[in-house]
Amino acid sequence: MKLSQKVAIVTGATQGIGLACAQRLITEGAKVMLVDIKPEGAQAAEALGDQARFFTADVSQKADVDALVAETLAVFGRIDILINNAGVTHKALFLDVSEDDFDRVMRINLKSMFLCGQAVARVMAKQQSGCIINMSSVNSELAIPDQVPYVVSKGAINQLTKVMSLNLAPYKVRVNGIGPGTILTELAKKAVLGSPEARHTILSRTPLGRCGEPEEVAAIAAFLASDDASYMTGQTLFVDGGRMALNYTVPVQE
Ligand SMILES: NC(=O)C1=CN([C@@H]2O[C@H](COP(=O)(O)OP(=O)(O)OC[C@H]3O[C@@H](n4cnc5c(N)ncnc54)[C@H](O)[C@@H]3O)[C@@H](O)[C@H]2O)C=CC1
Ligand SMILES: O=Cc1ccc(S(=O)(=O)O)cc1
Repeated sequence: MKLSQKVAIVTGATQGIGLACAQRLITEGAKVMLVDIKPEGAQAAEALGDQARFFTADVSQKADVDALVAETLAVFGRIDILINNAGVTHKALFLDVSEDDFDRVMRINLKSMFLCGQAVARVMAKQQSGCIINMSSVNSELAIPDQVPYVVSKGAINQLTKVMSLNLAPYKVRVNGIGPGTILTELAKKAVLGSPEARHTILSRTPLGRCGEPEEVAAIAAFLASDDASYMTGQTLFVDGGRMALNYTVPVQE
């Protein structure tokens, strides 16, 4: 086990990629505080056993984030790993995006990572050790016309990862990102997999010919959180079936 005695916070952990990350970190020996705005994540945490706890929070709100950090320290005594995973998608063409929707997506997807990153980094700086992972997307680089604030938030996350890594390196805190392709979760079903045509379009842009599984993203998170990545910081790793390497379509095996 590569993460024994480590303590992790995973945001957006009630389902999808966040829950898979929490499960994998526990498999690797970590203790995990699962965090989500949806309280039903408490059942998911209970199913994970004594190594897991659940905290209900809106990680886009500073007061909730400060309470989360205080609770994690009270329960586990330290924080070694933060996975900034919580995020929402949004569908509207540029001229149809409301100011409220733009602000909401940026607050949840981007500001939450600033708030959680800053609060947790203050703890890690005192420990002189730690690792932060920001969940980005292929859409941090690839733009989609009807996912405007989502794409903007993900592009900004890549820059946040770099600037956090520069600031936190003196404290021996590493900061990296993960850019998933289309992963089979509720968000992707809402965002892109709503019809056979949409699925065909995605697969025509995916050389490995399939969508990814949340566990395949969690495996990269476990690597980045481990000492196997001890010399990596400021990077965003794309876990995307080849999407980012592609500049044409591929035949789709239906
Ligand atoms: N599924 C996919 O194809 C891809 C997902 N991603 C990113 O991966 C991350 C996770 O995505 P999925 O697991 O697919 O999504 P999901 O929708 O299945 O799960 C997201 C979780 O975040 C929680 N959440 C939302 N707002 C929150 C807030 N303010 N405070 C606390 N929790 C909050 C939700 O309640 C939910 O449990 C997101 O950042 C997403 O942008 C990136 C690329 C592709
Ligand atoms: O993160 C959500 C998400 C994932 C993939 C895609 S697409 O496959 O590039 O359409 C869109 C949104």
